[in-house]
This record gives sequence, structure tokens and C-alpha cells, in this order.
Amino acid sequence: MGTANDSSKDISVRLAEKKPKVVFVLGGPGSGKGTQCEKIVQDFGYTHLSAGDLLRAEKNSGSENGIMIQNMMNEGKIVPSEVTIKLLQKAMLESGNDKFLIDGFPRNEENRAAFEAVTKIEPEFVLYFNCSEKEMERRILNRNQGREDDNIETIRKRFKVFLESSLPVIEYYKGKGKVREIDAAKPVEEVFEEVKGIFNPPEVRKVVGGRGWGRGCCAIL
Ligand SMILES: Nc1ncnc2c1ncn2[C@@H]1O[C@H](COP(=O)(O)OP(=O)(O)OP(=O)(O)O)[C@@H](O)[C@H]1O
Ligand SMILES: Nc1ccn([C@@H]2O[C@H](COP(=O)(O)O)[C@@H](O)[C@H]2O)c(=O)n1
Ligand SMILES: [Mg+2]
Repeated sequence: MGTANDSSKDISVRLAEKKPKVVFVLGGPGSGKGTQCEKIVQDFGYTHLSAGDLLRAEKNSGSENGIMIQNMMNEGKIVPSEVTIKLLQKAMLESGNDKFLIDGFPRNEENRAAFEAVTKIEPEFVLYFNCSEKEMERRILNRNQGREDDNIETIRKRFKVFLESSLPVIEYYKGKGKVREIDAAKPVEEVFEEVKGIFNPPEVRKVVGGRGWGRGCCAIL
């Protein structure tokens, strides 16, 4: 009788053993999630996993799910959680890291509940990039990265799905006190200043002449 080694153990078990730290990065299409994630990676050592990028790679790999993924993306619809979660789990295990920015996931209640049930991972917090539709549309139409879904018809569908399916997920995490909301309409560097404040909160510093340890505004000893 063989013992369970690393390769035969269920992927969820192997991932749970790593006790990964997960931050969900949410916001409307074009709000700047990918742009800010790249900067967070450089400064804070996270691995960035974009659910949309993983699905695009899966589609391009010629997988059996390729046509389904392409059809869903062209309609701005959310791919069944089972597919996306498997891709995320595989990427998390392969990364060798234990700190992840999961960008563009969970996108609806099904994504959220399935991820929790399958992985048992609770996010540390949810970074929410809030931006007007007008600005997001302008950004996407100027993106020029050859994305098939960056056309006005699909963009409008993606906005509708964001309002109807993704915002309720953000509200769910607001109810749990987990949402860190960012004004994403500002220029990239200004947005990142706000983001840094979340990943790098003011140090706990000793109060000069005070009676104990305070947070934030006091001189460092
Ligand atoms: N703060 C900003 N100000 C102006 N342009 C920005 C800003 N942030 C990102 N952009 C630009 O807007 C476009 C969309 O940004 P990005 O790809 O990061 O958005 P996203 O939220 O990941 O979108 P999607 O959900 O469609 O993947 C890119 O061309 C990017 O360079
Ligand atoms: N959880 C997700 C995330 C994305 N998709 C599909 O991919 C499209 C592009 O996503 P971006 O984050 O790169 O904008 C999106 O419109 C969905 O069709 C998904 O199904 N599930
Ligand atoms: Mg993106």
C-alpha cells in the first residue's frame, strides 16, 4: 500500500498546507487592477495571478475548454468556477510563493462560494479599485493589447456583469469589514501611493514621553 506523497495528494490539501496569504483584487473592467498588481509585486513580493490571463492562456493552449472559454469571454460572461479555480490552484502551487494577489476573482457569488468551499482559503482583505464607467471605457478603448473582448459591444456587456454580479461580491466582503477601497480614477502613481498605504500600514511606533506604544503619528525611537 503506497503512502500519499506530494503528487498524489489532492491539490486543495497541498495548497492548504502552504497556508497561503491571499488578497483578492477587484474592480470594474479597466479600473487598473493589472497595472497596480504589477507594482505591488515589485514592492511587496506577492505573486500576481489574473484569472482573466489564466483563462486566456488556457483557451490558447488548445484545451478541451478552449471554445467554451472563448465564447464566454466574447460575451463578457463568467466562466464556471470549477475551471477557473483549478487554474488558480495550479498556478498557486507552481509559483513556489505563499503570498498571492488574485486579480479579477471572485467575479460572482458562485466564484466566491466555490473558492471558499474548495480551497478553505479566506482572503486577508479585498482591494477594490473604484472608478467611473466613463473612465474605464476610455482606458479599455486605449489599451491596445489585442484583447478580443476590448470592443465597445463586449465592454458594455462586461460593465453590466460587473454591476449585476461582481459588485454584490464586494458588498459581501464589505459586510465582513474586509474591503480596502481605492479611488482608481487618479493617475497610476497617485493610485499606487494609496495602495502602498494599505500594504505598508504605518509602523507601530513608541510614543516619545508617552506611556506606551501607539500607532502612526509619533516619532520613532
Ligand atoms: N490610473 C490610471 N490612469 C490612466 N490609465 C490607467 C490607469 N491604470 C491603468 N491604466 C491603463 O488603463 C488600461 C487598463 O488597465 P488594466 O489593464 O490595468 O485594467 P484592469 O482592471 O486589469 O482591466 P481588465 O479587467 O479589463 O483586465 C491599461 O491600458 C492601463 O495602462
Ligand atoms: N473570475 C473570472 C475572471 C474573468 N473571467 C472572464 O475573463 C474575461 C476577462 O477578464 P479580465 O479580468 O481579464 O478583464 C471576463 O470578462 C470573463 O469573461 C471569468 O470568467 N471569471
Ligand atoms: Mg486585467
